[in-house]
Amino acid sequence: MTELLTAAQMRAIEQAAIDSGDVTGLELMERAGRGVVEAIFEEWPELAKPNRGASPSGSPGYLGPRETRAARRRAVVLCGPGNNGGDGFVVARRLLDKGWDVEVFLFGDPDKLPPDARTNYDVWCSMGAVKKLEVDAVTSGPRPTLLIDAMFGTGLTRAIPLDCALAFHAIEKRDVGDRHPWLVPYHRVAIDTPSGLDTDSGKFLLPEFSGDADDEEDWESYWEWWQNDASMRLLLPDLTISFHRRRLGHVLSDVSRKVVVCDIGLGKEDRHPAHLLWPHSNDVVRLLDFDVPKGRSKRAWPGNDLDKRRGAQSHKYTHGHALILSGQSGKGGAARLAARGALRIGAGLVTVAPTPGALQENAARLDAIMLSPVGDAPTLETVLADERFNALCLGPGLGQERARELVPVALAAERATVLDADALTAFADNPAGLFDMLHENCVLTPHAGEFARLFPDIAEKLNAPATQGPAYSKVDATREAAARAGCVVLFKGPDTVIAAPDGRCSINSAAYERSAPWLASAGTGDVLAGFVTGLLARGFKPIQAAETAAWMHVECALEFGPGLIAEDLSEMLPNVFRKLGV
Ligand SMILES: NC(=O)C1=CN([C@@H]2O[C@H](COP(=O)(O)OP(=O)(O)OC[C@H]3O[C@@H](n4cnc5c(N)ncnc54)[C@H](OP(=O)(O)O)[C@@H]3O)[C@@H](O)[C@H]2O)[C@@H](O)CC1
Ligand SMILES: [K+]
Repeated sequence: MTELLTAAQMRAIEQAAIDSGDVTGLELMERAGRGVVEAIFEEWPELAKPNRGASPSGSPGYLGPRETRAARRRAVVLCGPGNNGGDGFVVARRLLDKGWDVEVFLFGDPDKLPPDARTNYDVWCSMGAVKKLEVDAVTSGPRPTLLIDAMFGTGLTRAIPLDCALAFHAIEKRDVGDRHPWLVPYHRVAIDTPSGLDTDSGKFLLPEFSGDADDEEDWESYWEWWQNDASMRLLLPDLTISFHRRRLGHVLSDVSRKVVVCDIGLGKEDRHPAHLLWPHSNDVVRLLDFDVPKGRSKRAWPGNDLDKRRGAQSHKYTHGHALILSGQSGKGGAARLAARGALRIGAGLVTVAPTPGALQENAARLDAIMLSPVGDAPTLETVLADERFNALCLGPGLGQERARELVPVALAAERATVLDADALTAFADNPAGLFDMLHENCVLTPHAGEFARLFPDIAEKLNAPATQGPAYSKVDATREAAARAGCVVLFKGPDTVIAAPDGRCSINSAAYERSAPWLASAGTGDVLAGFVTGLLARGFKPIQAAETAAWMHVECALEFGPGLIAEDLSEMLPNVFRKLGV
């Protein structure tokens, strides 16, 4: 698992390291600045080459004036009033040492800089100038190769001042001489976090609304201004370089093309009780791989209940039997997608339960998946008397009326149960009624619309414009929803958040190197519900099933690539399993 930190956690870790006497704040700042420069050169190795013409003798004679100008490496560093600005001064110094031309702007009063930032400001002042950050001042000059955003980091508490935001774009428009702008290398780098971003929620902080709160038109024009205009003024970096661990905001948004984390020697084990986890392949392999590593007791291993199933003794019933409730004729595609996902991810048997009238349609489409018609609630009760059905899925293509009839029976049977789509929407009028029936082996898999129907007050808080940090985040929202529902909630999106009622929470981010925008297409959510159900059938705990399924879902999408349709997802599972070596 990869730990994700809030700004407060990061500050606490830093403070603990300083208090222990192992390191000073100034040393951490130096490591941070060095890490930023190293990360830049790793990302763009061509920038690490010496600056041509930087020698005291000037440009080599064989270069004409135009080539000389093109070859020079220039950086503009925008420093803010806190330690993020301090990192900026270190970066400026280190780039100058490497022969770069560096311009430094400061937003704020140097006399109010915190001590470490002030020290680095003073060091820089002995090497170069610091100009006051004003839009007019940053506008003139050649466009730099690097724009460094060292304005605000984890200390941002409110929307950045307009001048700071405008400065980014003023620099972007700087003179590129007689060359086409596209041909002039220009890289935007944010230190720790893009300025303006609340690192706990991944939201950009907005200026306070100063209009009439009761005037809807006033409010909407403010909102529109923000979305269409103000946000465009913020720096959307090519690279964000953070320290020690990723922050929540880095994975709850994808405002930066890439985020890298550099080690500043704060240790590996944080053991902070509120740390959030981001599953990656090692965790998934650990859960899916039934082989117990040497030296570990089989009993203590989380996959223990599963590992025996892989041996020669295993048979289909030891892999569980999933029941996917389906709807009327002509509406069965979603449940079939879920069923195929459940079977491919490893459930031993999968049965689809459509209405009697939809039996023919399903029989014509299904082979390895069995069929058992369920016309009404009593029939479902009879079917569930067979205790081998250990995981249920209700929602995809079920129909809301049928959902209202069958969900209570399914939940009363106390099997591991996934509720998705219609099974969630059916209770939009009475979410509390649904919550009363849910039990701890349930997983709800809403997308944003379904989430808002079940948890309208939570969704309202989440969607409200954020003006102060730390802002209410999707993590907060999912945790609150899980606590209210009393079961695991998997809140879908490119930043899928999964939370359990006890507060455990992870983010499965399909951003950056795991970006799969083609996953946002019809039916992919049904497949995800099937993956969760299949893993529940295999004996995974609800939180593990949800986390693993969400991760595998994105891996399948990446494995296929653009052009993917929902049907393709399950077909990618064998490849993904093979690559994981399970
Ligand atoms: N943690 C670590 O281990 C390490 C951390 N390091 C670095 O330190 C950074 C955190 O530093 P930081 O705490 O000084 O916060 P930072 O973001 O620089 O700004 C705070 C200042 O901004 C001000 N301010 C805030 N919002 C504002 C607004 N809208 N408009 C105007 N002003 C506003 C705020 O003023 P106030 O809110 O008090 O009025 C305060 O003066 C971190 O991101 C990383 O880069 C590294 O050196 C290595 C080790
Ligand atoms: K920054």
